[in-house]
Amino acid sequence: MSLLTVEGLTKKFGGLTAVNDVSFAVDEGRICSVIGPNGAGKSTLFKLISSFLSPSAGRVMFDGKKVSGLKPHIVARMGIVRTFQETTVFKEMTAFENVVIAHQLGLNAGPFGIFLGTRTAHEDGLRIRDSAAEILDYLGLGRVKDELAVNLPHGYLRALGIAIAMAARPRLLLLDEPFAGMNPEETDRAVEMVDGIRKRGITVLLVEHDMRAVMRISDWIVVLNFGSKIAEGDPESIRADDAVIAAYLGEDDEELGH
Ligand SMILES: Nc1ncnc2c1ncn2[C@@H]1O[C@H](COP(=O)(O)OP(=O)(O)OP(=O)(O)O)[C@@H](O)[C@H]1O
Repeated sequence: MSLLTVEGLTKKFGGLTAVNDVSFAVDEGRICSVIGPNGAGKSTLFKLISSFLSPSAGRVMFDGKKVSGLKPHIVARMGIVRTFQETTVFKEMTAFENVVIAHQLGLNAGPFGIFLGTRTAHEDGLRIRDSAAEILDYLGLGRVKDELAVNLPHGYLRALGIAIAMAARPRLLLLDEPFAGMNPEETDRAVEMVDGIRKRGITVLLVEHDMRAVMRISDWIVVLNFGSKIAEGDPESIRADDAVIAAYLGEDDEELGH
């Protein structure tokens, strides 16, 4: 069954149509990538799905419920979680402390409970520490969990951003260019990490420029150009799609992983 359905989604900024009548669906437990040349509307589509923007027309449905028009924090509680930019990582705290703090979003006892040291807060505290350690482990950050974030190399800092998002218990994780600026070794590790997230039953939607990584990791690819969907399909069919090849003409030959 589709977890996410995008129906006739349109976003206009003044005279410019950034996203134009886009429809697609993402099945539960799959990895779907949105690709397209610069300015194609990928970031705008992401903001519409996470409800940081409201559509001019169309709607986003998540698990059968309408998401468009709801506040972003409500949508996050429903299970659509975006990765946090590196700037929202607390650099002077350890990786572990960062994920523990992120967990407090989902606390039963709430901030006052923690303050008063109630039993629920104590139990939550233990549960959170276990869960934070587990997330760091399966994202390959177990080794560096006690390092200060400020000392982590770029690839690990990115992974920490994903660990922080995982602490919010997403059902759908939105990854904005997870492989950007990574060297091949970091990309390999990140691809494995995203695959590990999917293996835990979490659906992943990502926007990415690194075509080699996209082709390796995606079950399904949606291609945008000038705001419109020009193709969707599995990696093999997208690689061979004439409209997609034409859209990328003039861009770097490497782009489609040929
Ligand atoms: N807040 C805004 N106000 C006006 N125009 C905007 C706004 N946000 C995006 N746009 C325009 O909408 C179009 C789509 O932009 P968007 O950032 O969604 O594309 P993109 O595919 O993510 O691009 P890139 O790959 O370069 O990040 C662009 O022409 C952009 O200039």
